[in-house]
Amino acid sequence: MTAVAELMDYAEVVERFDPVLGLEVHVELSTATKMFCGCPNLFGGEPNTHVCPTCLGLPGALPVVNGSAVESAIRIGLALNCEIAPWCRFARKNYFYPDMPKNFQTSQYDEPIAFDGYLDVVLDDGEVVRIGIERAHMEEDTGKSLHVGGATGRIHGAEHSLLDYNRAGVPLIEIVTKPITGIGERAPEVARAYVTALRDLLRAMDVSDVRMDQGSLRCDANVSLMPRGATEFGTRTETKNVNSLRSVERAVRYEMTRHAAILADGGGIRQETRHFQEADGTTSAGRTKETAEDYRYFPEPDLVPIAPSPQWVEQLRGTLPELPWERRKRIQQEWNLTDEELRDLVNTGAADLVAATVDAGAEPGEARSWWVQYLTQQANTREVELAGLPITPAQVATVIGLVKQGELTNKLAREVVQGVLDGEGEPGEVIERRGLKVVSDDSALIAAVDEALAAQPDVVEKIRGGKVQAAGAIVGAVMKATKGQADAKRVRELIMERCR
Ligand SMILES: Nc1ncnc2c1ncn2[C@@H]1O[C@H](COP(=O)(O)OP(=O)(O)OP(=O)(O)O)[C@@H](O)[C@H]1O
Ligand SMILES: [Mg+2]
Ligand SMILES: [Mg+2]
Repeated sequence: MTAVAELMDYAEVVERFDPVLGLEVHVELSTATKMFCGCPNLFGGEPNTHVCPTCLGLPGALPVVNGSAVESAIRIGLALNCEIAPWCRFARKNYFYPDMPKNFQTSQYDEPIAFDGYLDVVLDDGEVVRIGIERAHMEEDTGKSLHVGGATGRIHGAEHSLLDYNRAGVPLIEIVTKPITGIGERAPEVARAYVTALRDLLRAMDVSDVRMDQGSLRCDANVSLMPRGATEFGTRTETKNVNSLRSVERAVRYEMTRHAAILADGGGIRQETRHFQEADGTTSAGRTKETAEDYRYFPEPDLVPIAPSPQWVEQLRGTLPELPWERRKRIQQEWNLTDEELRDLVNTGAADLVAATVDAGAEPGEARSWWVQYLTQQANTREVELAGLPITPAQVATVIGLVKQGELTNKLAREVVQGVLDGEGEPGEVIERRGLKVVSDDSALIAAVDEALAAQPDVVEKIRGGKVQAAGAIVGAVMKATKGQADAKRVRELIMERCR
């Protein structure tokens, strides 16, 4: 037997096969307390300090549903255009793993709280793809295992494992798409665009921190291929916990090329979970995937069913904020943007940030140029997404306001922003610490102006002779001497006064 080529060239993959995608996104809700007990829902903390008999699964402890998590679930369902179940239950998903002390996860199975919706996703070139949502259901997070010691520090080489149950019982919503078909070669891009759109939606709703790097938003990507023209889906693999938007795109693409090589060689795909390796963009086999029967799902006997009244659902619909696509439509009109300008703003992730900056009081043109130019450059050098920069729209609006009031020059403003990005605190603190106030106090400026005039007598002659524009050289010298902190307008006035 000849060796199987590991991957197929992408162009050939999409010529011979049609991909089918299924995306499962887990979102940790930012409620005050956990899903079924009163423990605080906080990221981090000393291990095993946010725990109680209920989330540790001790015998006799009973769960109580967190009402605010149910509200978030319904609101998310509504934002995703789902039906809200008039009646639903929790179910036990039984499996053993040390990070889950109850030996089952309290989840929902055939009776999810929200089902049958959609999310419209805009691709880079402006094309809109409607992604069907199969269901959004409530469940609880597991604890965290840390495998330590041994040669590799990985699970098989580790000497022992540590368990932290602080995360056990944190409210999760799992949002599952219907099989996504008919997207051909754009499958990897569609996957990234969907997770991006979902993240932006959840962020606008303020129900989760949606930090992929901290695991508050996690994506499992299911991929299968079928030969062009076939009607029956192929066997899927499920790449787990892909933790950045770029990784979602890479993982889908990699799985497509891997499946294609196996299928083209007459082989079969094993239904299994896989793990994505950030370093080389490949996936490796995890466990053979349980079918639903293996989990022996059954209705949770310790929790009452949930039956949201239509009135309550409508009341919750009324609490939905302006959603990203509504906001986009509005800013396009208000700022008078062409489709292309809007798309550029959306593609860089800037649209929502600009809008939030405007909401915080900044002028739209200023807000746009800060995010699209300087901050985009900063994001590129720091290799993070724009939204991942450690600066908030409110802070950007503050800096813009200070420039407008003449307290900062544009150059100083950039330095303040730099300080905020470097973790030096609020704009005011950076100004204080770095001494960045604009100098408009005459006594401080006059000395610098006189010195510059004395150094360039030829320029002084020109100004006196009526060549007013020559003053630029003196302004430049004063700015240099004051490290950019002089109020340029006042400097110019002083120069004119002294050259009269
Ligand atoms: N053949 C297929 N190829 C690609 N995606 C598929 C295929 N069949 C189903 N899917 C999608 O895969 C996802 C399966 O997620 P679902 O939560 O329903 O099941 P699961 O992965 O078996 O369960 P678990 O929540 O335990 O991981 C869905 O988005 C579904 O649309
Ligand atoms: Mg699932
Ligand atoms: Mg799954």
